Amino acid sequence: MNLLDIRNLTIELETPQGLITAVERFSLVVQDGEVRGIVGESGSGKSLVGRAIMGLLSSKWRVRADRFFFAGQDLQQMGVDEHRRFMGQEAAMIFQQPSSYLDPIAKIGEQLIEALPEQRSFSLSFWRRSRERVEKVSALLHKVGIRDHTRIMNSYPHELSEGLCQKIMIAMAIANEPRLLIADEPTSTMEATTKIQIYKLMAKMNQLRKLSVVHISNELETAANWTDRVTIMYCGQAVEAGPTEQVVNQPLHPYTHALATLVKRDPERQMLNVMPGTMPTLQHLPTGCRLGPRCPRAHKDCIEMPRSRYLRNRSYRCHAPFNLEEKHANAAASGQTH
Ligand SMILES: Nc1ncnc2c1ncn2[C@@H]1O[C@H](COP(=O)(O)OP(=O)(O)OP(=O)(O)O)[C@@H](O)[C@H]1O
Repeated sequence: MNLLDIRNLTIELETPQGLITAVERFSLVVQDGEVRGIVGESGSGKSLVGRAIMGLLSSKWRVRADRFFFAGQDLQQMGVDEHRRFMGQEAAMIFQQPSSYLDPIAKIGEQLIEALPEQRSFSLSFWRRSRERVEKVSALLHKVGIRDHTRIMNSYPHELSEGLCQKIMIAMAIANEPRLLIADEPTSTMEATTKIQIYKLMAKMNQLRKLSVVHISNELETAANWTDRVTIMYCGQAVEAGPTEQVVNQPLHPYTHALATLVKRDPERQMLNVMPGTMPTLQHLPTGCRLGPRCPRAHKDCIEMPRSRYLRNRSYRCHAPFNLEEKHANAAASGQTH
């Protein structure tokens, strides 16, 4: 079943100079129980997509789509508050620098109790309800691999490492038993071993609880290890999507190809210098393909914006893809969304 079904999502920002399109005709389908990656360099629009799904964008943003469904519900038919409330029950989002999302002057235990769903057992005494809540919080901490419950519950966020704070954010996120977790670069400030712990934890949640996960990352390496399918974003557009293993090993789009080459050459390296040049700003987009000025395969056709093309279980947006025989390139046609 399609848990998330987004077709041609466009996100625009109102500015004194007019509307700026930050995300353009972005499509994404996430199946129930799937782990999906969205990978792209800083500023490519990944977080905007995550926030638009959750209904967290402020009124200066305009969001429209041909289809914007979650669990069969049309998010575009909901008002802003309803969208936010609905997604708050069905999904959760975690961010980088978790400590900045925790209240610095409240103990972790209090914050976790706050995150528990509304208690309805009013027949129980106050003390019994309190005890039950502490037990639920202990169980949540246990689920995210934290054993020293009493110490952690009595700590303030600044007394804990970023890795522990992120585990606590995940505990808060799953308190409501969401169907989807959007993890927006959840480990970008962490050291390698902590990163692996957090990704293993999300993988466990996916396997044990069928929690669907959207991993937002600027490293293809992360997606390669932890996702089933991946969408690559460049400058507000999805440029390639498909099963992660195929995208990493047989990239079609030149941008993905550069990312994949970098990962194979030096897995530890970030994607800052993935190819010569920089991503254009939204105010100064090139004519035609947005990668054009940086692309080693650019040719005369690229002054026209390539449309999304679909081939079996993959999609790409390029006039000169890698790893594709001419007959397949000609056969690629529109009609599906990945
Ligand atoms: N509040 C804002 N006001 C103006 N422009 C914004 C705002 N938030 C995002 N943008 C612009 O929208 C584009 C996409 O931003 P977004 O944060 O989604 O990128 P990202 O891929 O998530 O980057 P990062 O990995 O750095 O978080 C960028 O060009 C960014 O400058």
